[in-house]
Amino acid sequence: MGRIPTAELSRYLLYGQLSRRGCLRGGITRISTTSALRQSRFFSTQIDTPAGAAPANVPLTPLRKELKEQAKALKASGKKKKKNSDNQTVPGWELTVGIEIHAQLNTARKLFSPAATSFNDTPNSHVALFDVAMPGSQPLFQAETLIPAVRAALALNCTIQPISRFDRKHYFHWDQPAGYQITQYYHPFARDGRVMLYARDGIAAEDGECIEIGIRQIQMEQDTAKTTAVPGNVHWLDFNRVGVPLIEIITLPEIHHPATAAALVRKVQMLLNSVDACVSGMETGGLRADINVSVRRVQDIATGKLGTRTEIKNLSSFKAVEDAIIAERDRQIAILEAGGVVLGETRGWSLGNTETRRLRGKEGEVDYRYMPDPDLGPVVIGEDLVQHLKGTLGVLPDAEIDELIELYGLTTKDAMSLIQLDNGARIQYFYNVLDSLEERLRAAGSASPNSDSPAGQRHALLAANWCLHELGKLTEVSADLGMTPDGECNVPSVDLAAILFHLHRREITAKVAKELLWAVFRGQIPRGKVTQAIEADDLWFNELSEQDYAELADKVVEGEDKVLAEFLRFKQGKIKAYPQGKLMFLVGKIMRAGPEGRMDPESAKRVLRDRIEHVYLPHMEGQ
Ligand SMILES: Nc1ncnc2c1ncn2[C@@H]1O[C@H](COP(=O)(O)OP(=O)(O)OP(=O)(O)O)[C@@H](O)[C@H]1O
Ligand SMILES: [Mg+2]
Ligand SMILES: [Mg+2]
Repeated sequence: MGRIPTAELSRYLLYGQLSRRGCLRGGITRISTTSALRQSRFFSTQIDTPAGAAPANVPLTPLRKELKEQAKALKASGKKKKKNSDNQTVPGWELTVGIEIHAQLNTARKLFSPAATSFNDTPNSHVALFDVAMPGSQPLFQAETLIPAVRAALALNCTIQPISRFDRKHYFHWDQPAGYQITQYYHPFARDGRVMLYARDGIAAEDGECIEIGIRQIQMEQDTAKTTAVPGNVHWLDFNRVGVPLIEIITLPEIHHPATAAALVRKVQMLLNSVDACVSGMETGGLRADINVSVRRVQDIATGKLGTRTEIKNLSSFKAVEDAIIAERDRQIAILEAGGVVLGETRGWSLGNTETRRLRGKEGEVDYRYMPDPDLGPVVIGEDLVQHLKGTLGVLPDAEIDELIELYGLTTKDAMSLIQLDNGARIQYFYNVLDSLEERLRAAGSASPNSDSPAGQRHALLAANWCLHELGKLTEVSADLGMTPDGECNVPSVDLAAILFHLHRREITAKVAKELLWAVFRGQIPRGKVTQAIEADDLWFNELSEQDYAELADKVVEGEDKVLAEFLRFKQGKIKAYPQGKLMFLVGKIMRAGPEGRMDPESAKRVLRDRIEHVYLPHMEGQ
């Protein structure tokens, strides 16, 4: 069961053509490491910060060290850090949060220029004249950007607006050459959506099993240039990012607990990934959240009036969302309890902090001097396009998680991990492995290779466990599996399927299967040659016969009368629970007594149970 390939969509464009397959940019975006060569390509700007002050974004102390030092200081002060899960409410107060999520769309080109959207290339190498606001240059709306945008909006249950319009929102910053951002605040392309959050998504216990959060609107807009601060009060600018299409997703102020806010951002990321609307998540800077926080006294809830909000911009991790909300809530409550007033402000937060800090007064709509962009006509989205995109949306994560749990027998935790890992590519990898494994099982005439039937669950569960846990062990030594959005990695799916095929049919042991996985990962076994490698090194499982297992079992139970007596007590109903621990103790003894590489603990257990029931216990009872 694969997803509907986004490539399908390239055939359905209003104008223009996609330069790459589907609306997918190949590969997952990785943050570039700055080489000397790359550095020379940056635009650089001298920033007026006080002498000796560290530039804003440069962590001079490594984060881990900073956190360690903070923990030490906290310990020395005798205060214990509150666990977030204990910190969801403050008696007498209600917290309200609304979130704005900015997500980079998965397109090959920018919003208003045909320049490529590539982030790991040489800085300032994908910049059209319009992107840097050269006089005389004009915006050229790239219709292809609508495809991931509309898919995202549909995944968030929004109503697509047939006509939307672009406005100019003015503010000055070095990362925005035109002095304004083109955005859709007043006439967005999508409105009135909602996201369902369940307990398994990590919402606060206070929100119960399930909560629905409304999405007010989604608008398309331009990203800004990327700023990298370096020592010496210098900031480098990379205009590759300027003009990259973003969607801004604005929720209603309906969130009342910090953990639920983090869960909302995580869920939105998962939904956007699942429809390929975005390929890079928070970890890689493709998704950023601004949180709006206010508090009011419980007795004021009836008035229907919310407290004054402050906004914390640019949070780039789920933990930061939760921590910053807690810190800001507590700051506002302290001000109000002391008789003060909360000022509408834009505030900042850095990882590892315990307090938000003021950046500036909150700009209002008047400050932005919104005006229609005279160079851009309205965007018209036809109902036929919406219907086509709806029909090709594929399975959404909640349905997919339910299916993984019900059909394949995964635990909720494993199903969620499989869906979320590698920005959604790990689950695609699992499907590729499963398809290939089922093809092999069918060709070999194995019974019930169809994972839709309950009997087929065993091989699907095996594949899922390996895609998650055994592959996970590889990443403990190598940070990168090289996973691509279409679900391929350094361990080709066909090769993992070949290993699992032999393991499932008990033709190799789990130990050999693990060794083979490592050999494929290290490139020691060429692609498609797993079976040959087993043959060449004679790694086939030459299992002991039933008779051999029985003889070994007879040998190890000698002198274990006390252990056997437990099984008798169970049989006679003197104890309730089957003595599983004792059974495994004896299995361990059998495994140690027999020849290495020729035994399977499952077979040993089966034969031993059988002997206990039919030979040893009747013998003891007869004595
Ligand atoms: N009193 C409040 N408490 C908490 N959240 C609020 C409150 N009032 C509004 N919000 C939330 O603040 C957000 C406002 O976002 P919106 O993009 O409309 O305006 P903005 O923050 O002024 O604009 P921008 O930051 O894009 O310049 C929404 O998510 C909304 O739900
Ligand atoms: Mg906004
Ligand atoms: Mg805002």
